[in-house]
Amino acid sequence: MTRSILPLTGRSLRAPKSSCVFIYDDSKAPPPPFSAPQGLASGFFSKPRDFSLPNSSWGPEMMRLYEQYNSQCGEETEGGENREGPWKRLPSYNRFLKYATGGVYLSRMIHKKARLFTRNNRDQGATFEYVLFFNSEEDKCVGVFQAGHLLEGPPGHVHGGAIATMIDTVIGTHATIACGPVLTANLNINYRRPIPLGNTVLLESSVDKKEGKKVFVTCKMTSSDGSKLHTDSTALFVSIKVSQLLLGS
Ligand SMILES: CCCCCCCCCC(=O)SCCNC(=O)CCNC(=O)[C@H](O)C(C)(C)COP(=O)(O)OP(=O)(O)OC[C@H]1O[C@@H](n2cnc3c(N)ncnc32)[C@H](O)[C@@H]1OP(=O)(O)O
Repeated sequence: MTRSILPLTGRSLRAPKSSCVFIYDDSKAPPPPFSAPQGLASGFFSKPRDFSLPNSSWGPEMMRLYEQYNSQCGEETEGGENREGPWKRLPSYNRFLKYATGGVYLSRMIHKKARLFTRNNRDQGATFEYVLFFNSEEDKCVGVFQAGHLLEGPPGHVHGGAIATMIDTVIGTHATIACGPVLTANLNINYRRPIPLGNTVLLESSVDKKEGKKVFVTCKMTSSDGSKLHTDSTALFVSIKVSQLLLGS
């Protein structure tokens, strides 16, 4: 089983191509090596919820695409052996800090009420329901996104900002896998066709090139059967040191 955990220090953030920074696979891993300061209750380090798993709000198209990719993910069999698969489901928590070594602890120390807004949804299905998969052999990332009724922009359809959010999420994750911690420097979106509320769409990203601190990524968003193009987009991400973010510089 592979597990890569982000240490919150400067340069050691990049992982070999075969592993993913910021990402670990709960399904196969022993508990992370969070070290509780003495005197704190062990419940303080409860495992964060993985929001990328199905819930009762997921409709048939969302479930179909989830199953399509999840069935191609490597996993540990009941016999304890590793089954190979080209795809990996990327767990998703409501704070990036929770990916870090000791991150559950840190997330309670630093802006403890802060939450990733795409995962700050108490009403399942009302806003962003999504799951990301990564294929390291093909260097492809896909997102399956079901748009809830609270994402309305034009009547009955998804707001362009919510669409941009999901694009940024998929390509930002892909850029992070490719280069370690990054921030979006530039995002260009061509909105080709509106997305009806409640629909499930598919996002597919590819890394075009890396140039020093820069990584260029493209993304297409289509209907769940791939027949309609909703958006095509390009983005530039620039590598940063996480310590810069935490120190506010
Ligand atoms: C598990 C993780 C999942 C993550 C998913 C979610 C992803 C969400 C991502 C986000 O939403 S990030 C939040 C929105 N973005 C920001 O707030 C970024 C704000 N901007 C910055 O912090 C800085 O401007 C930035 C880090 C992007 C760049 O500053 P630097 O000082 O590091 O860059 P520098 O000036 O050294 O430039 C490096 C190269 O990038 C180029 N560059 C920088 N900004 C650019 C820009 N905006 N457009 C075009 N090129 C740009 C710059 O010209 C230069 O090119 P060269 O190396 O060829 O000289």
